[in-house]
Formats: sequence, structure tokens, C-alpha cells
Amino acid sequence: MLAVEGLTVHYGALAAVDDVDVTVADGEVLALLGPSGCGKSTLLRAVAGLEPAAGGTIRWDDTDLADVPVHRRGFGLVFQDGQLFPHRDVAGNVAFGLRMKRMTGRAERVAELLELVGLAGYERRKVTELSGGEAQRVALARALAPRPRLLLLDEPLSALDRALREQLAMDLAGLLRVAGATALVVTHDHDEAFTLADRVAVMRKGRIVQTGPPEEVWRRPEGEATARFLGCGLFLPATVTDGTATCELGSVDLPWAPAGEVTLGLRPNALRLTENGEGGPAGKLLRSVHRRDHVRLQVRLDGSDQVVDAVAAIAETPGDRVHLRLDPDGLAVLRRDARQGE
Ligand SMILES: Nc1ncnc2c1ncn2[C@@H]1O[C@H](COP(=O)(O)OP(=O)(O)OP(=O)(O)O)[C@@H](O)[C@H]1O
Repeated sequence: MLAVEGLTVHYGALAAVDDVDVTVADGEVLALLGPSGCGKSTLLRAVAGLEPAAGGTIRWDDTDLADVPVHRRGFGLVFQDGQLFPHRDVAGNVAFGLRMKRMTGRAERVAELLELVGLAGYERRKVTELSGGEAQRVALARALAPRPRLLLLDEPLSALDRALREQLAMDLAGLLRVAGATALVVTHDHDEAFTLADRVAVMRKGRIVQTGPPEEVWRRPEGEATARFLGCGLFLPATVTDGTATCELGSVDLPWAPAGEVTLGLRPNALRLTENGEGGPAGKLLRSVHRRDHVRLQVRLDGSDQVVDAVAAIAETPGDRVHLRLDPDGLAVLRRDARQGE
């Protein structure tokens, strides 16, 4: 397993990674999730051996990697833009690490990996003639081929368009499982992190602020900044009793929420139009915008100036009066004191 303890990486006076502890167990996929500039890539690069540590240790099992150079760490690397060798064909790229290790049976291993990433028969294709998605699959096959003990993936899908990214994230999740890979994946996209990872570590300003299974991080962010990063735009005081949360916008069943005084974080889909056009808090519809599979609304609540986001299945006419209900799928629960100091 990978064990990082007290790791600090400096760029001049900036601590890009600041006293970070993190582990990745054998066979586990850990996503490092956080906004741009929070230090995710720097942490990954330090684990790879590409950035020197100013403090702390990086171990694999019982071995301290401080003096182990990049190519002897036994880690596979995949970057955002694949970085394939343009003068080699697909097979030449995938076989690269196998040649370096002088492994035999290279053609069979290349074929096996191409099959795994859904590119069977692509051996002789030029890498300059691949689509972005195909190129990233080849980069992944190349990294997996020498059976690395740890796979380090830095925003592996972010150069791709959204639809392809979603599809490839699911494919990648599946093939990391099939390959039994141990992986550290850097991403700023929470959907991607939650699709890929067994565990998510949220980073902010060089530090890891929360680690947990995807569902727990999604439902119980540790503070408002993390909740905002995970899509919450509105925060309301609420009381949870017997698995029901009650706030100024109504009550909703949240069997997983802790009892007591909490803060609810509302994502846009936390408020939906009621099916019968009645009940729940009411307001005037200001805007209605089509998204891929739903409609995003902005509603000014009656008796206040507050404008809230909501969703509906079909478009509504701006100016209409609408009624809203709380949807548990769009809610996060924060400790009441978690808002302070952020
Ligand atoms: N080579 C470098 N020299 C100086 N500062 C750097 C260098 N690389 C990164 N930084 C700074 O270190 C901080 C962390 O950068 P890093 O690339 O690790 O963040 P990130 O979370 O991966 O962001 P992104 O998702 O945008 O890549 C940023 O403030 C960045 O400007």
C-alpha cells in the first residue's frame, strides 16, 4: 500500500502541498478531488517522484521512496493529454514499458491490454490518427501493461468532451476493477471522482480536508467550502428528528442524517416543482433553462427577495407562480458549527 505522511512540497515560498497524510490500500482507487490550484497534481507528482518533498515521507509497504527514482518506483502514469509517442504506432506505445522491463510475450500482453481498453485490433494504427478518447485509452493501456503496483492518473479524462468523459469514466471505473488496479486519480470533477473512486480525498489550499467513501463525502461535506465545491449553493438551518429534516422550506426524509441542529446544503436539484402545482413554498418563476435531461429554474420565493435554484422535468413559463418541494437527492447535511470560520 501507499502511505504518505506529513508530506509538504514547496514552490518557493508557496506550500503547494502542506502536511498531507493519505493512504491508498492495495486494490483501492482513491480520488484526489479539489478546485484548480489546490495542489492535487503536485501531490501526485511528488508520489511519482517528479517533485522533491520539503518534508514528510512517501512509503510503499515498508519502503521509504525518498531515494527511489521515478522509473524504479513501479508506478504507472497517465496525464491529461496522454503524451503518447507520436512516432510509434499504438502497439509500440503500449509495449513501451514492457520493452523497458525486457518482458517477454509482449505482443500477447499488448493485445490483452488493447482488448481491455476496448481497442482490440488497433495495434498498427498511428497514434496521430486516434480520437482524443482512443488516445487516452492507449495511454491507459500503456500505463497498465507492465503491471504497475500503483497507477497515478492526473485528470485522465479532462481533455475530452463531456459526453465522452462520462462514458469513459464508467469504462475506466470498470477496467480499473477488472485489472485489480491500485490507483490514485486526480480530478476537479466530482462526478468523475464519485464514478471512479472507492474513496475520495477532498483537497483545499494544499491540505486534505476530508476523506471518505463517495456517498459520505457527497452527503456529509465537512464544511461550507467543500459543500459549495460539491454543488451546494444555498445553506439553511434545519432540525433533524427521527430521520426527518425540517427547515424554512419544508420537511424531508433524510434517514441518514444525524439528529439535532444541522445546516442543510441545497444543490439546484434539492428543490423541484410539485407534481400537482400545489403545496410547498411558492414563488414566481424568473428563468427556465433547458439542460440535457432536466430544466433548471430560478424562483423568487413569496414574501422575500430570496431567489432559489430548482429543477423541473419540463420547461415552465417565466412569470408563472410555482410551488416547490424538497428532494432528498439534492441535499447535503453539514454540522451546524461547520459554517463558522470559512
Ligand atoms: N512548477 C511550479 N512552480 C511554481 N508554482 C507551481 C508549480 N506548479 C504548480 N504551482 C503552484 O502550486 C499550486 C498547486 O498547483 P497544482 O498544479 O498542484 O494544483 P492542482 O490542484 O493540480 O490544480 P489544477 O487542477 O489546475 O492542475 C498552485 O498555486 C500552482 O500555481
